[in-house]
Formats: sequence, structure tokens, C-alpha cells
Amino acid sequence: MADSKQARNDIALDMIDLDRYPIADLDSGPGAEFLAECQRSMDDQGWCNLDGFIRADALEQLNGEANDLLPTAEVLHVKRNIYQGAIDPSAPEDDPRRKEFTHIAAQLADDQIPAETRLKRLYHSDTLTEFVRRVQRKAQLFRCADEFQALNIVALQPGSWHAWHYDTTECTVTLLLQAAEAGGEFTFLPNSRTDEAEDREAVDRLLSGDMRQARTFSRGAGAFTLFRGGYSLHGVTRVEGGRSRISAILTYDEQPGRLIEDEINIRIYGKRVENILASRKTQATA
Ligand SMILES: O=C(O)CCC(=O)C(=O)O
Ligand SMILES: [Fe+2]
Repeated sequence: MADSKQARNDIALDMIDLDRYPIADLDSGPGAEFLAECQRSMDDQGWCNLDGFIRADALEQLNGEANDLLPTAEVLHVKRNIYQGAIDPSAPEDDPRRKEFTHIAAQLADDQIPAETRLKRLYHSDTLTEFVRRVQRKAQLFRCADEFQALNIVALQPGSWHAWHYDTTECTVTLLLQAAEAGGEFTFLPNSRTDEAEDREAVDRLLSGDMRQARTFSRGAGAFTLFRGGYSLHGVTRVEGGRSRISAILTYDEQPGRLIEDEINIRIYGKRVENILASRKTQATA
């Protein structure tokens, strides 16, 4: 009984289009069928794309929150190779580890998104986390415990792109809050690597600008996407037109309470986080 009362209070149930996406009951009827479809899509294709997942009125509120907060965001200049590392000058000349890609994004880390926002409450929904876990067929899945990485809002301004990369986690979950007027397409090479090998020919072609093997989804604002970004090289094409493309990145982990190393967080989030961590160390030794 306690469970169903808790579920009724879950904000996700007010925001998600439950007629189309019955995530509140995944064990019987339409919910069970829907879950099986999502699992099949993840198994066969490595993604599950749910257009119109968030209802129009709720989306307007979420996007309003994001637009209100974004002026306080850091503008990050992200430089890295496709494996999210620094370039390796000892790698062979034509190796992707030697190629550096740069993109610019206005990014809010988890600690910059207040707990009372509807976006954070949606991320903290146990119903939503359970749905994400079951689509991936994980025995357990937790929201990321890291104070910076857990939930992020990323805005790509007109003229910006999100450079080609693999994610450091197996599966990425995104919610598109505001679509670009044109461009800004989430684009990927399906299953371009496994744990053992990488399709270097396909990867090299994409990195040299040949998009013929790349695929894209049509995603409007409100689309909720699960994607095995650790295995498919991906990025977002240049945003065109007058408005930014804004997405929320929801991070999960199979281990509870896992934190990300300071050094990685400083590399991603820059000076602001470096200062926070440094001032904590000073306080601890004072
Ligand atoms: O904004 C998106 O749709 C994808 C972002 C992405 O690839 C990432 O944050 O790792
Ligand atoms: Fe990614």
C-alpha cells in the first residue's frame, strides 16, 4: 500500500504522457507491452527514443526553469578526443586518440539546479528511475550520487555543436527541453565499437566529415532518449537559427553512491568546481 501511495505522489506521473507511455505500471497490460517494446529497441538497436514523452504543459514549465537558470551557467570550452581524453601524441599519426575536437556549451551542473525545480524532482522520481532500469534490464540502477554530474542542463547556442565522442557511461539518458530551429541533430554511428574492437574505418570516415553512415533521430522537444553512448560514436550537429538547443542529461549508475574523481570533474566543469573543491580542502585543514 505504501508503494502505491508513494507512486501517486510522484511528480513524474503528472508530467509524462501516460496514455502513450504507461510507465506507472510496467507489469501488466499496455505497460508491459510498452516495456517489452523499449527493451527490444535497446537490444536490437542500442537506443530507445520516446517522442512527446513529456506533456506539453509540463514541458513548458521545465523549459522555463532551464531558461531561467541558464544565465548562471558556465560557458565551457570542451577540448578532448572522442574517448573523452586528452590527445595522446605517442599514438600513430592517423589515430583518433591524436585528434582533438572542441565544442562550446553553456552547462549547469547538478549543484546549480535547485532541489525544488520540477526538473530535479522529475529526475528524482523513483518511477522514472525504475523505468530506466527496466528498459536496460539492469538488476539494480541508481541515480548518480556525484554532486556535479548527476543531472545537468546543456545548452548549445546557435553556431555550436557537440563534438563527436563516446560517453564514459554505458547508457545515456537525455530529455530534449528546447529544440533548435534547424540543425542540432543528435547524430551517431550505431554500435561503432564493442568492448573488444572498434570499426575504425567507419569512425575515421565520420571524423573526416563523411556523414553517410551516420544516423539521426527526429526528436522534438519533450523527447526522452535512452542511448548506449558508450558504444556508438555520437554528437550533435551545429545548431542553426535563432535559439539554443537545450537538453537535460540524466545520469545513472549500477553502483550506489559512486562519486567521480575531482580531477575529472575539474576537467569537465572548469574553474568554478576547482574553486569549490579547493576551498573545501582549505577548510578541512584549517
Ligand atoms: O544533447 C544530446 O542530445 C546529447 C548529449 C551527449 O551526447 C552527452 O551529454 O554525452
Ligand atoms: Fe554523449
